[in-house]
Amino acid sequence: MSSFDKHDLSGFVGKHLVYTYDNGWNYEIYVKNASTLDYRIHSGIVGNRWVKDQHAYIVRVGESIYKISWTEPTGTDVSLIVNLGDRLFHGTIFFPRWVINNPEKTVCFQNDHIPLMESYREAGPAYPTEVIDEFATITFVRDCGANNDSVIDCAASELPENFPENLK
Ligand SMILES: C=Cc1ccc(O)cc1
Repeated sequence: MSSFDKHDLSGFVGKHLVYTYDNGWNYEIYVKNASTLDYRIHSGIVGNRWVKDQHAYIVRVGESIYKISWTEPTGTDVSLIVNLGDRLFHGTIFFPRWVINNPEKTVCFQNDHIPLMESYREAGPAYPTEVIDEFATITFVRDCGANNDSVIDCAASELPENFPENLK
């Protein structure tokens, strides 16, 4: 029996995190509610892509350790471990082959292009999947409350140069 309530996501919902993967890719997520996240990609092969209201499976697996998993309209699957206590993060991204071949096709505000992303997913090729399995360092954390649409509301390229210091 665990010493924490695995159904209690109150220590995670509302968290806004910026983190850098060990491969240099800089990402940002906002845990909007118990089953939804927004994210923005700052750098990496799909830098400048951003997404709101992605449905996700969010679970608590430790005192301050959470796991978020989802599948995207592009066919990309993602699973993240967020260890808030140790500021440690691990992400596994399963990219379909077509994203690796043409990452620029996914660089957009996805919400405006869902049927297009689904058509790319159907056209493929899906395989071989490219697995990115990386630790990341959390560089910024704050609480923004649940369902706050102002946290992620533009592309990374539109942010002030001193982001995220401008939020402190
Ligand atoms: C493909 C999306 C995605 C979003 C956040 C993250 O850390 C990894 C992948």
